[in-house]
Amino acid sequence: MAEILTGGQMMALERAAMARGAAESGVLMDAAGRAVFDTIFETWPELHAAPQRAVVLCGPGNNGGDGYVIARLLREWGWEVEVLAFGAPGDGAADAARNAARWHDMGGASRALDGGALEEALPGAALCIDALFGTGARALSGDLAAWVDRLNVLAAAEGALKIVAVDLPSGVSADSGKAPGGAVAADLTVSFHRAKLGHYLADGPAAAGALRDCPIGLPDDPCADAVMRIAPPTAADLLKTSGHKYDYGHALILAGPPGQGGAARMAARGALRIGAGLVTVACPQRAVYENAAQLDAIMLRGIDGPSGFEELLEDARLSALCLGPGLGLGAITAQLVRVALEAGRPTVLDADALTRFSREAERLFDMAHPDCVLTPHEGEFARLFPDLAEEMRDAATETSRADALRKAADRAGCTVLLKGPATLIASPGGDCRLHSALYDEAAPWLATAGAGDVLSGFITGLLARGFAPLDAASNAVWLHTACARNFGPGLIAEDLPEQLPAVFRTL
Ligand SMILES: NC(=O)C1=CN([C@@H]2O[C@H](COP(=O)(O)OP(=O)(O)OC[C@H]3O[C@@H](n4cnc5c(N)ncnc54)[C@H](OP(=O)(O)O)[C@@H]3O)[C@@H](O)[C@H]2O)[C@@H](O)CC1
Ligand SMILES: [K+]
Repeated sequence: MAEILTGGQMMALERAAMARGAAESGVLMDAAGRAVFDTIFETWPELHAAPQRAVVLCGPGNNGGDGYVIARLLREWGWEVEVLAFGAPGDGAADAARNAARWHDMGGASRALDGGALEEALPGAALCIDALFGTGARALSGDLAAWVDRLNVLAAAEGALKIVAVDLPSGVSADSGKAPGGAVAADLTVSFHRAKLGHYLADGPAAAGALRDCPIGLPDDPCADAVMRIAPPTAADLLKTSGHKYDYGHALILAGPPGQGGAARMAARGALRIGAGLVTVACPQRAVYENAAQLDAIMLRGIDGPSGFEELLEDARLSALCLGPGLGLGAITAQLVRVALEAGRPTVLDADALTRFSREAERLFDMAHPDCVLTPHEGEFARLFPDLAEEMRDAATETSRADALRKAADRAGCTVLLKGPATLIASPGGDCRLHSALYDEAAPWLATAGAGDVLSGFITGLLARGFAPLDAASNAVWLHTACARNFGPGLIAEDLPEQLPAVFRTL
């Protein structure tokens, strides 16, 4: 699993590597500039063959330093290049100052950035390099915000102009992805060494355009408290090797009243396809006929309310439970959740099982145990953790989705998965993982009714098989997107479990 870093973590890695002589800052800056130069031509080979005109916006820090390197490389490649500088490199940016001096010494054109300079320089340019701010960015304000706004308008009017952001689109926070003062709207962002959280959160993805991560020669030092990007599961992790169904656990999915069983049945189908040995749907007696007409490989039990559920749980082979999809918002849902959590078994709580506790979240957290996984979407998250949702949305705070989720997992005392184009999963104690369905991995057709129910089923199936909560949730979310991408546009939730065999064959 690769790390996704905050600006501070990236800086700490660079400093540590430089301190022990494993990296040298000037060499890193040259490599960063070279990485952007190469990535531009890989992305648009037609620009490689025919040098044109480029405008390079350089800020006062090391991001601006990268900009001066890129300006030099483009000019050496035959491009006509003009630098628009927002201030001169400051005291803490010696390498940037060296590269700025080198640019001036070679006779490179440069003037101060302002609205007029943009109006004059941009029309007819093929490239605009945004090297204003990277990991050291603060929110844009005042004139600068207005100029960036103007840049985006001019670029939209210049159909052929490509904007390339160096490390981050300027204005986007590396840590939270928030851009309360606006941000450069790039076509391509080239980040260095590791992607930053800001590339995946809040305003970051829309501003970044496409994203490429490039090595710049830093050693692969681990970063202990980083958010980890979820890696594809391996066949060894997931594929069955023993021939007995009881070796793969028994998942129990609770269903709600008649007419509302579809969500639970889809979750059950997901649990079965992902490899639980047995799956049972338990529903109120009056919903048995409806469910019986729809289920074959999945077993069915009618239960009489919470006491019937308690009796059913006397079967210790039921190795994971799922409550929420289509369960209903009545008082009985709260009682069923209590019974499930008292049983102490790995349990997924989703949808109605979460919404039911909107006004008494603390009661839910008191009952939850470390083998639970809560799978809220943004609205459900906001109902359970209103203060954290507010903090994470508030553009005036630097609290990121990852920060908020880590706090939520600590508060709930269990794993919490927050769904979205970048799904985050956190467990108590700080472990946090991210799965991106953005950029090249986008699957917008996954935004379809019932997709979340199938995800709950996937997690429950893996919990039933004995995966730890964080791993069950991570593998499930990866497979869920892989299924959606494998199917493509036109996907409906029922299609998701049916894609698993094809996805398993690719592992
Ligand atoms: N370290 C290395 O070896 C390597 C680093 N590399 C590159 O360096 C980048 C990080 O460099 P960095 O730390 O110098 O921060 P950077 O993003 O340039 O910005 C800081 C400057 O901008 C200013 N400023 C910020 N926001 C502002 C605003 N809204 N409005 C006005 N001013 C604002 C800020 O001002 P201040 O906040 O101090 O007042 C300060 O002057 C990184 O993203 C990568 O591209 C690579 O070359 C690889 C090697
Ligand atoms: K930038």
